[in-house]
Amino acid sequence: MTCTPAAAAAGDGEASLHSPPCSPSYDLTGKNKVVTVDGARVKLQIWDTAGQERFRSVTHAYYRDAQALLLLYDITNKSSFDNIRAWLTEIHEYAQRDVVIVLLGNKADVSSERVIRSEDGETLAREYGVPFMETSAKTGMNVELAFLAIAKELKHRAGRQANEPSFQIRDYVESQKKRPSCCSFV
Ligand SMILES: Nc1nc2c(ncn2[C@@H]2O[C@H](COP(=O)(O)OP(=O)(O)OP(=O)(O)O)[C@@H](O)[C@H]2O)c(=O)[nH]1
Repeated sequence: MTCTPAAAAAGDGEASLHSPPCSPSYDLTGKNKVVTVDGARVKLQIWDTAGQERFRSVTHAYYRDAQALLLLYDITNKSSFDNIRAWLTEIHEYAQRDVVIVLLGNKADVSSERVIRSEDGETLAREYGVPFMETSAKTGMNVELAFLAIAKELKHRAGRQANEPSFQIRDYVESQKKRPSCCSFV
């Protein structure tokens, strides 16, 4: 579950996306997932790169047609965070111009091993203009939100009228996301 680009492709008018989140308790990969957005059902088709990213063997074709990409790093693993810039550069070059990108700092539940501060994730996300949240595949923190935010963005794009204001995914995520508690004293 490290720095994983997840891809997406559209099909039959349904929003679909590939994603990485995979987890001990909230394993969402390789499955279809239906999210209800404003009463409408949005079907997300999810793919995981399944570790290929570690060998830099994720081909461009994998995410070239994606509608959304979830980029994960592990907050306990600095190299996974450092790899994100390279992925963002690559995505910028090879993915769809309007691909929805969400940055996730996973394993937020293991604060004792944290090496990447939340602020570092926030700063990187701001630099690239993408929404950011920390997640835990173990506790489920913000996992549903990541999918819901993407589903909302894709649905708004699909059904948007000319004068309608666009959905602001970053504002939405900022208003909804849970933050890990900063300190735990035993
Ligand atoms: N505590 C904690 N452990 C996690 C979390 N997410 C994944 N893990 C653990 O981290 C290890 C690696 O998780 P995987 O989901 O296999 O990681 P991965 O990098 O996606 O592995 P590949 O599918 O091979 O790419 C496993 O032992 C998981 O149980 C999390 O949010 N919190």
